[in-house]
Amino acid sequence: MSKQEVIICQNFTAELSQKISAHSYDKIFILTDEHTCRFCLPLLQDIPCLKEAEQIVIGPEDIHKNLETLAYVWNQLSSRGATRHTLLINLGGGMVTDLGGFAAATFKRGIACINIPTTLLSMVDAAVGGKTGINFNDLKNEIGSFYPADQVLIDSEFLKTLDPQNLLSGYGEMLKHGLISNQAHWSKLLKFDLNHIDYSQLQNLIGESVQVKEDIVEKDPYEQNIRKALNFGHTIGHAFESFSLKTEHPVLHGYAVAWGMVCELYLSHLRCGFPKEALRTTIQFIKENYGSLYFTCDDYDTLYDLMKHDKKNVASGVINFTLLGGIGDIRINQTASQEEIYELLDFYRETMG
Ligand SMILES: O=C(O)C(=O)C[C@@H](O)[C@H](O)[C@H](O)COP(=O)(O)O
Repeated sequence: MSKQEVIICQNFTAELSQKISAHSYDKIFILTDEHTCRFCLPLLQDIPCLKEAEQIVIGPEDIHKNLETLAYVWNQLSSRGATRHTLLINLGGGMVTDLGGFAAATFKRGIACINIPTTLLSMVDAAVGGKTGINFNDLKNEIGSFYPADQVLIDSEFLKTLDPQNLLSGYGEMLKHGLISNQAHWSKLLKFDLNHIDYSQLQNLIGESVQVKEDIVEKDPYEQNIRKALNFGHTIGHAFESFSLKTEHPVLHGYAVAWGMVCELYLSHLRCGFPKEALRTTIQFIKENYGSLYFTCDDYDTLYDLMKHDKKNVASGVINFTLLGGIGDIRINQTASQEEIYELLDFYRETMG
């Protein structure tokens, strides 16, 4: 997989213009959702090479990250004259960069693409590292490919219009990067004031967070090995997220990951000696900032069935986890029995409820 260029922008307009002109393309399409079309696209209006760009607008949020929306994007590209030399710019959150990235990966077997993430989640995670895809049969990212965008341009200016819930959702993935990296970065994340955002401090933290991800992806782009560290919190987190998508209260991805990390850190404590004090501090931080997901023991079987679809699993029915022996001490390919997993869910309800 070719290395992806990630740019933490100082002068967004100039840097984007320069990156676009380095491509040779016949046409440019900009993919947005209804929100980013309204709030973010205007920030690209003065860029001369985008004056003639075609626009494709899709429905917002994870509920639209499906085959129907993907087919709509393919149709738009096809009927409006996109070729193999067309450049697709994905302007949006993780849903747009995941789905748009997969459209770019598959249209005429692959076209050039630039990601401009507009949410914290997509800046530190979804838009970086080349995982693209859609949800299918109520399962998260069930269909997809590894297809890195040629460039990812990150500008925290976009975050100024982001609602607090989406900001916290992205921060969930930053917490994950803190836990899998080192104590110094982790401590900074715990100290950052989420109620009074200092955007230049946040931009620095974003830069560090992206670097954690890039270093891991560079070592193992296709998730054969250490990249599974980036999936910490997701075995149970994705099950929580998919479970909530079927209720009247779907939760944002980063919230589900934060709650998944509570369970997986407890398993880390039991299995790998993750320190009790760090477990306590993390759970307290997550409980205070993210609240909790409500479920009962009648939901355990559903949650367990969802975990069986996790992409890290190698044998059917055996659930694979990434655990931690301490902050930055990554242990991949750990498994747990159904009984142990139910105990984690008991722990979650007792501690977070
Ligand atoms: O980039 C990765 O690798 C990750 O696992 C990052 C995750 O935070 C991200 O949510 C990813 O989309 C989940 O991937 P999946 O393979 O479990 O669907």
